[in-house]
Order: sequence, then structure tokens, then C-alpha cells
Amino acid sequence: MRISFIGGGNMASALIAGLAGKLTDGANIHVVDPNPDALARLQAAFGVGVAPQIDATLADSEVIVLAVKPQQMREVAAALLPHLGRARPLLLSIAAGIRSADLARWLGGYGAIVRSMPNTPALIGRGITGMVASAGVSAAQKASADAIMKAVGATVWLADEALIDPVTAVSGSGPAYVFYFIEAMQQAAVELGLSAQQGRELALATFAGAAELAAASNEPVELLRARVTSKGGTTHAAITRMEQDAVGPAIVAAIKAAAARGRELGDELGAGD
Ligand SMILES: NC(=O)C1=CN([C@@H]2O[C@H](COP(=O)(O)OP(=O)(O)OC[C@H]3O[C@@H](n4cnc5c(N)ncnc54)[C@H](OP(=O)(O)O)[C@@H]3O)[C@@H](O)[C@H]2O)C=CC1
Ligand SMILES: O=C(O)[C@@H]1CCC=N1
Repeated sequence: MRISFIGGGNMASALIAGLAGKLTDGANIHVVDPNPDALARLQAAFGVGVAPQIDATLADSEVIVLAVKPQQMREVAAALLPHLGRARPLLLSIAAGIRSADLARWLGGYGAIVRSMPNTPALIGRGITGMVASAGVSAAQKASADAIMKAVGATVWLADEALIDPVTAVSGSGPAYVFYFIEAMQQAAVELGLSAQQGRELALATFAGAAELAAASNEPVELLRARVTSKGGTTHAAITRMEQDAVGPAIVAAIKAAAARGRELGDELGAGD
């Protein structure tokens, strides 16, 4: 499969790292980005083809992954439009907020669009991607999009595009919340007298182990939490403090803020012709 990436930044690099040499050869991947350093890094690491701007090379791609910032998408659509005619590739957008209908409108009514929301654990093949296909996407194109994202983790197809903003808020942005929690655990470890290295090792192993345990168990996470929480014990002291400080409601509110920002980006950037 020949795949092009428009934008070779953080998320594109994570996807390319997961794809190259697995789903397709690096030589079948083409990356467009204005930054020479980013292109040189990707070329050296994965043997991908590179270009500083959109050109006719794109016409050979079966799938074009749109991996620029949401604010850059409209300009990219204008540059892409002249190159879509012949091969009619699938456009696989990973941009937060940008609605398929707006993208299609900027592309003169182009219908072969899958909107998706991956996350950075794709870098190690442990990503999860929410996806939704527009009406103009063929079954074969949907299968290609699924194969690309499955090569870097799991996929969840959504019946309604409105659910992409919640997916963005939960799993697209989610790794940042997990890293934030790990940072806090590391800080606590150091403040309690452990070394930074020990704090890191303890926090990471605990996160990974607890997540794997929850995934392997049929029991709800509330029950798994209750099993750690001995009556009158240490966990109870910690959870009581978290409840006093409304940590759970603050996390829920934060995730809702992310979803609202996704909708707001769609409104802001999709407005007008
Ligand atoms: N980071 C993440 O965890 C996730 C990000 N996403 C989505 O992925 C998209 C990219 O995010 P991210 O990788 O973090 O952002 P980055 O800024 O790291 O990457 C975007 C890249 O696109 C380049 N670019 C700008 N204009 C063009 C153009 N006209 N043609 C080609 N390339 C261009 C940028 O260059 P320059 O810096 O010079 O502008 C930059 O290198 C966003 O839409 C985001 O919503 C989705 C899921 C998770
Ligand atoms: O923060 C963002 O907007 C992007 C989308 C999901 C993760 N990063």
C-alpha cells in the first residue's frame, strides 16, 4: 500500500514508526512537511520518501493521511485539491475538531474521507483509534484505513461523527492525562524519600500492571480498586483525600473540557466557505 502523510510531526511520526516495515515498506511511505529536520529524521529512521510541499507525487498514493494541525487543514486542502483527480485516494484525517463535511467542502465535494483520532502509543503498536467513514468511502477504502490504524494498535469504528470529539477527549488526549498522573506519582515518591529513578520505576510498573490487570479481568475497575483498599489502611487514606479534593470530578470535568474544545475547533475552523 502506498501511503502519503501531509505533516510529519509528532502524531505522523508515531504512526510511521508503527507502520514502516510492518504494513508497508518505508519506501512506500511519502511524507510532506516544510521542516527539513523533521523530514531528515523520518528518512533516516524509516527510509521514507520526503518532500517539502505537496506535489504530483501524491497522485500515486492509495491513502493520504492528513496529519497537520487543525488550523493548517484548510490551507492543506487547497494545495491538495489539484492532485486528487486521477487516483481518487482515500483521505484519512487525524486532525482534532475538523469535520468531514468541512473538509469535503474545502475539497470541492470530495467524498472519500475517513475521520480518525489515534493516540501516541501508536509509536509502540499500542495505540487506539476512533474512526468514522463518510458516505463516499468504499468498503475497500474503509478496510485500508482500518488496516493502517490496526497496524499501530486497536480501532473503534463509530456510527456517528459527533462521537469523535468524545473519543478525542478520552483516548486522543488521554496519554497526556496518564503522563500527568505518573508525574505526580514520581513527585510524591521523591518527596517521600525515594530516588527519582525508583519513583519512575514504581510509578510506571504500577500503571502498566494495573491497566493490564483491569484489561485481563472481567470485573469492574471499582471492584479491583476495592480489593486494594483495606479497611482503615493506607489506600483508604489516599482515596479519602482524593475524594475530599474532588479529584474524580475534576478529571471528568477536564475530559469534558477537551471534548468541548474539539467541538469549538470544529465550529471555529469550519465556519464560512
Ligand atoms: N499529538 C497527538 O497526540 C495527536 C495529534 N492528533 C492530531 O494530529 C495532527 C498533528 O498533530 P501533531 O503531530 O501533534 O502536530 P505537529 O505540529 O507535531 O505536526 C504537524 C506538522 O505539519 C507541518 N505542516 C504545517 N503546514 C504544513 C503543510 N502545509 N504541509 C505539510 N506539513 C505541514 C508542521 O510544520 P510546522 O511545525 O512548521 O507548522 C508540523 O511539522 C493534529 O491535527 C492533531 O489534532 C491526533 C491524535 C493525537
Ligand atoms: O491536543 C490536541 O489537540 C491533539 C488531539 C489529541 C491529542 N493531541
